[in-house]
This record gives sequence, C-alpha cells and structure tokens, in this order.
Amino acid sequence: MEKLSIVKIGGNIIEDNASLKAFLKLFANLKGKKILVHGGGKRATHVAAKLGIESKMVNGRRITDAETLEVITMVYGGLVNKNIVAQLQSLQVDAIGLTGADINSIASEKRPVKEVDFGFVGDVKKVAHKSIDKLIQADFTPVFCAITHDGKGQLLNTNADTITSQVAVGMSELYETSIYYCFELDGVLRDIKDKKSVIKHIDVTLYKELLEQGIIADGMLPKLENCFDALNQGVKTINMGNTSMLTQENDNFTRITL
Ligand SMILES: Nc1ncnc2c1ncn2[C@@H]1O[C@H](COP(=O)(O)OP(=O)(O)O)[C@@H](O)[C@H]1O
Ligand SMILES: CC(=O)N[C@@H](CCC(=O)OP(=O)(O)O)C(=O)O
Repeated sequence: MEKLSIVKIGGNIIEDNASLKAFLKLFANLKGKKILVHGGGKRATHVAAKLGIESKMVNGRRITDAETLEVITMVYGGLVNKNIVAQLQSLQVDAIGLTGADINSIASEKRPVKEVDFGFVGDVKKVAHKSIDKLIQADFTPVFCAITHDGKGQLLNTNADTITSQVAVGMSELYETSIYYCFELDGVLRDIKDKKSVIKHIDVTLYKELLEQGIIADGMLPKLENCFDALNQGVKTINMGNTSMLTQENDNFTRITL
C-alpha cells in the first residue's frame, strides 16, 4: 500500500506567523502523498471576543451557538484556510482548501444533547475517502478546516483533532496512513510544567493511567481520545510533537501504539 501522511496543526502554531511559515515549509518538503488538517480555535476565540461573543469550551470542545457558528465558519473556512492555501501555493504545493461540505468529504451528525448542549457541533459519521482520493490522485493536496456538514444544509463545528483521526481512518482503506499531530510542545508531557518530560511511547494501558491521574487534560483530550479507535481501525502510526518531527532528524516526540 502507498503511504499517506495526515498532518494536523492547531491554534498555537496558526497564531504565530513565524511558526506557521516554518511549519508550512516543512510540510511542503514532506515527501509523498499528504493531507493537512488545521484548527484555529484560538483565532476564533479572539475574533468572537472582538464581536462581543464569549467562548465556552467543555472537554476541549467549543459550545457552538448560531452566532458562534457564523464566526467559526468565517474564521476556519475563510481566514485561516485560505491563508494556509495561499502560503502553500507560494511553496509550490497545489493545495485545495475544503470544509467537510466540499465534495461531501466529511458528513457528520449534530451531537445529541445529553449533560451538555454543544449546539452546532458535529460528530463525524462518514468520510468520502474515494472522493478525497480523486483530489490526491490529481496531485492536489487537500487542506481541511474544522467544519463538517449534516447533508441537510447545516454546517457543523468539529474538533480538528477528531477530523484528523476520522479522515485517517477513512483513507486507511486506500493507503498506509500516518497521523502527525503537530503542536507547540515536544510531545505529551508527564509534567506540564517540565517541557522536557516528554513521554516517548503511550499505549492503551498508560493512556488510561495518565487520564486517571489528570495528566492528560484540556486540548490534549480530543487528540488522544480517538487515537486507539483510529489504530484499531487501520491507521498505521500516530505521532505527537513539535513540527520538527516531520523531518527525519528529530525523534523526541510521542508515539501512540495499541
Ligand atoms: N500532558 C500534556 N502534555 C502536553 N500538553 C498537554 C498535556 N495536558 C494538556 N495539555 C495541553 O494541550 C495543549 C495542546 O492542545 P491544543 O491547545 O488543542 O493544541 P492545538 O490547538 O495546537 O492542537 C497544550 O498546549 C497543553 O496546554
Ligand atoms: C467542536 C470544537 O471544539 N471545534 C474546534 C475546532 C477548531 C479546533 O479544533 O482548533 P484547534 O485545533 O486549534 O484547537 C473549536 O471550535 O475550537
């Protein structure tokens, strides 16, 4: 099977122009077929605040009312996605920016209201791996933002980490897939105050321990939540760390295995 890399960048990298530029260079140099997924939660929070809209997160997910959905559509689907695509074009990567509504690539379902009403937040139901592959086979590089749709005309906010693992699972039908969760730290840390305390390898048993001890929290929750499902559903490798893990020179990052 041919290899496919699915790379995710989040808010902290996107917020810092120099970090974003440096990352996009590494991504452009990454050999083989690839997909980029980006978040932008921090930018959405800033823009919402400017508009007088307060942001609320529960379990690493944004409570998304109708007003917030408008903001995230503009920020993720417009501002962030198109800037990244333009920068990739300047690096000779023929990128195409997508929400899950485009080519019906990621269909989701509005999260049912249980203890928390997340509003317009979608849980991924179907990834159109064959349609996405048409773009890849045509030598385009898909760049997904954190928006999906329900097939009935409703856009839904979906955590970018979750999109990454679900797209990777879908594409595993056709490729040997590797996920790279790039963020500002070197990996999952045993002690959040000690930047050097990178845990090099996490399996299911250690994951449960770390979760119980509260070592995995906040933005780290959605990253790790779906990893083991993804590995069980055919994703070959999952890595978490800073952007330099995309080069062969850095091996100081976290590898997730079953
Ligand atoms: N054990 C941990 N190791 C590393 N980061 C952690 C840990 N627990 C919580 N975090 C938090 O998770 C954040 C990364 O998630 P998130 O903010 O969603 O990043 P991004 O948007 O860049 O993907 C880190 O900045 C850190 O504050
Ligand atoms: C439902 C939900 O929480 N969606 C996320 C999507 C963006 C995201 O995931 O951004 P980062 O990767 O930068 O955190 C949000 O609106 O914050």
